[in-house]
Amino acid sequence: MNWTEVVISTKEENEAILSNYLNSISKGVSIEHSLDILKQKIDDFEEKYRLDPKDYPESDIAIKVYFDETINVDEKLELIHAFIASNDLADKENITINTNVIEEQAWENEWKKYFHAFRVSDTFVIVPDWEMDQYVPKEGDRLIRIEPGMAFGTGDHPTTSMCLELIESIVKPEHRVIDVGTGSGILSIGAHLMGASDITATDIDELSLKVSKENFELNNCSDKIQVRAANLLKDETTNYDVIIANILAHIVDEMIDDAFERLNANGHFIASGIVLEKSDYIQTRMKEVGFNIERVLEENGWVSIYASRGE
Ligand SMILES: C[S@@+](CC[C@H](N)C(=O)[O-])C[C@H]1O[C@@H](n2cnc3c(N)ncnc32)[C@H](O)[C@@H]1O
Repeated sequence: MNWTEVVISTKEENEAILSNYLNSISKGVSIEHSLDILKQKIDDFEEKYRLDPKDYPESDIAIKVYFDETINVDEKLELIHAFIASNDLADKENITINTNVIEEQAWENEWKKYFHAFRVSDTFVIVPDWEMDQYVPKEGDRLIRIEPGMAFGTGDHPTTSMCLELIESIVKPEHRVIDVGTGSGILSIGAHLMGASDITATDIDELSLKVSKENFELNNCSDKIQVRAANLLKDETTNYDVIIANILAHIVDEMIDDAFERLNANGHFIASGIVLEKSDYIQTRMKEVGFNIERVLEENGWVSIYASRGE
């Protein structure tokens, strides 16, 4: 099957608002960063990779959204143009939109060009499986091996990296953890590397369940992580010390009451995938059900909230 790739090139400041919208009208969005931005993110970038600048966006970011042959792409393009016209975006006049047709097989290898080992927090480093041999860890590094396929969760999205930063400071070996909307399984692997041995990873998407299981194998933690299909926390009957959910704000909103109910005393709730505009609303909802807001992280218009349950 062929896919149409729509590429929107723009400033990094527009990432959250545009990718949030594009997610709502498609099945998948990926974000590629310019070489300048990648250089800030990747340790010893120049020495490690001989990269071809032609492979990278000249603008800050290129947001790519994919439509299969059953979709009327012209209609989608009209929607995208209308959304851009009616929203307050940075450097709007220089936003460009291009389309390419991509064969499915070529696509699977194409995106690997853009995905390299990179540090997301003091100790977590994401290493794509095909670069494992080349990567030389620093003392104390916790390596997450990942082969995300088409599931969300390479770690380079701010909503994922902020969760990993919070996991690094919160999760302890004695914690019972649930990762709601596991995608590639990346956050569960982070919890495992912090020593947690009782972890549940759930998703409503079959592909994510399959990909996450493969990544748990790669990271030798399949025996520590139970994987199952579930819709948020709706059918949970047991309690956890840490609940992690990197989903969109309106979906996080749906699970706030259940999260409070399903946490042990002094439990921790990490909620991410929240656009800046919805952050105050979500924090208010959390406080209403009894949570204390401990930390709020923000990057490129995305917010992650760490709330605790108290006694
Ligand atoms: C933004 S991705 C996060 C993936 C990964 N946890 C990360 O942080 O990179 C959100 C995931 O939540 C899943 N999801 C969406 N709605 C859900 C629901 N109601 N219950 C469980 N999972 C859901 C999606 O299938 C997707 O894999």
